[in-house]
Amino acid sequence: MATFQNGGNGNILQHSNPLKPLKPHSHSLSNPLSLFSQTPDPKLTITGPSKLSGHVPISGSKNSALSILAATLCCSGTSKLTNVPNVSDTRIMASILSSLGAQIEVCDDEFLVNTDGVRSVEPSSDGIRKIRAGFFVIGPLLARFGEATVALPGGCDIGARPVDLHIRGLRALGAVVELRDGKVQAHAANGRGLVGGRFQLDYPSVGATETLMMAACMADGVTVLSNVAQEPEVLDLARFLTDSGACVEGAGSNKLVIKGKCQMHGCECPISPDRIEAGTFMLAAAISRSCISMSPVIPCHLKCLIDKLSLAGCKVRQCNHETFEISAASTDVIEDLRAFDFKTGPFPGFPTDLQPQTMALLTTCSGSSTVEEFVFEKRMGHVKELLKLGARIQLCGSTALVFGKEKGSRLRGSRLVATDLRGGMSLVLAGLAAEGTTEITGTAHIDRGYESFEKKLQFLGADVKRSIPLACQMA
Ligand SMILES: CC(=O)N[C@H]1[C@@H](OP(=O)(O)OP(=O)(O)OC[C@H]2O[C@@H](n3ccc(=O)[nH]c3=O)[C@H](O)[C@@H]2O)O[C@H](CO)[C@@H](O)[C@@H]1O
Ligand SMILES: C=C(OP(=O)(O)O)C(=O)O
Repeated sequence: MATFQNGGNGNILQHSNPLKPLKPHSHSLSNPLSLFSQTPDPKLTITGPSKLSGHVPISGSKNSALSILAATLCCSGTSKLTNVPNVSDTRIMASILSSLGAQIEVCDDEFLVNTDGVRSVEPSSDGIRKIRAGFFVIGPLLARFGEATVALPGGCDIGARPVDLHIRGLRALGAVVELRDGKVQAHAANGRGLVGGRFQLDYPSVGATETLMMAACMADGVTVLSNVAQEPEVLDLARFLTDSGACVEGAGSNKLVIKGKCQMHGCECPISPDRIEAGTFMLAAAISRSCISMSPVIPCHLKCLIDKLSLAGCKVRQCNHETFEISAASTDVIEDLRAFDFKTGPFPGFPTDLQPQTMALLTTCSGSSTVEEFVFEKRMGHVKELLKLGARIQLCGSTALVFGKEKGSRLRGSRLVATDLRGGMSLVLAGLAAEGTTEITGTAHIDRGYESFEKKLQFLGADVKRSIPLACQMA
């Protein structure tokens, strides 16, 4: 089946392959209009405590897919991205590219993107205000067309999240950048295009590194970026840019040297597995004291978490090069899981995107722990919800003291509200461990970044249901 989108998304063709078997991680959007329609906020009902077992497939990385979708704006011809996760953020990013004039064909987890028809340099502000990565298009638009006007971005409400490093870096490449009416307006100063330059980031921001990599790929001359982010998603983007004809050296280190090219071409790019989703399922096994396996997982992406889980008493085993088994089942764990301290930091530090889910686990361990959030200053929204389940946490700014469970006690189900993506998922994990029924609203936040998460959990044996509130059904 193939259908053209209308109503502002006329450049997106979506079809699913009827011959492809439906796997939990495959995309089969039966309603193509669902790409951009506003669905009512569903409610999740979890009946716990749950025991999980079986194998879970890990989808492609949301954050890699988002920056690579932005990078297709550098390329002439068609870029073929495979293993793209079917989450609302990737659909919104597709709508942002479409609003610029890109043609996008979606078939299951494959996105064919052709940006030859792009004539606008101002993407739809609606899309940009919904997701953080929408802002990253400013780099490739400036590099390819010499100008761009992009609204200030949305994304999870977990801190101030300025874009000053993106802007200062673009200025170092010869752009004139101003903020007007809530939009960033930029153009190449010399009227011809960006020029290579040197820029040292004050902080290894993932987004600023990615924006500047894309801009530098098409700037005239050599760009040296230092103190850059070393996250796996930066390596994924570098791989895409290199395969599209760019010259990017140093990805994975703290310094990037990029030799600009005037033309880049589309290529085929499989998106790497989502390390945050894999980490979340490891934590789901741990919090439910269960044993599950998962693939594909790239172990060096999750070293910090695997080390901490092993310290707690979980058995983490690599079955083959991409399959992992994690066990916290009572047959494998001699005592109950022990608490541990951790602090978040840029890669290879502990990922901030796993902080809330890890904190949920710690509320069920024996002993107390200190959790320090060093990346985002306001990423503790889940704490007040976890307290409603009976968790014992004391919050002081960005540090949480988590007192594990008291002997014989466990979390108890309650009504909770998710206010951001990973915080929302921490409530789902806590709901798996809690006795009785946990209801979670605000699940649209979770749908931003976890593909078919309740289906995957059901498949592992959890009692998780999604329902649309009656009031929304009647509206
Ligand atoms: C779409 C995407 O890829 N999102 C990820 C990306 O977000 P994002 O790219 O927004 O995160 P950054 O690495 O940029 O932010 C880290 C810190 O730097 C600060 N900062 C950032 C930019 C800037 O111009 N000025 C500034 O001060 C931020 O406020 C924050 O405190 O990396 C984060 C850190 O791993 C992850 O949690 C997000 O999931
Ligand atoms: C913070 C996140 O996403 P974003 O940067 O898109 O808000 C996340 O994925 O946890």
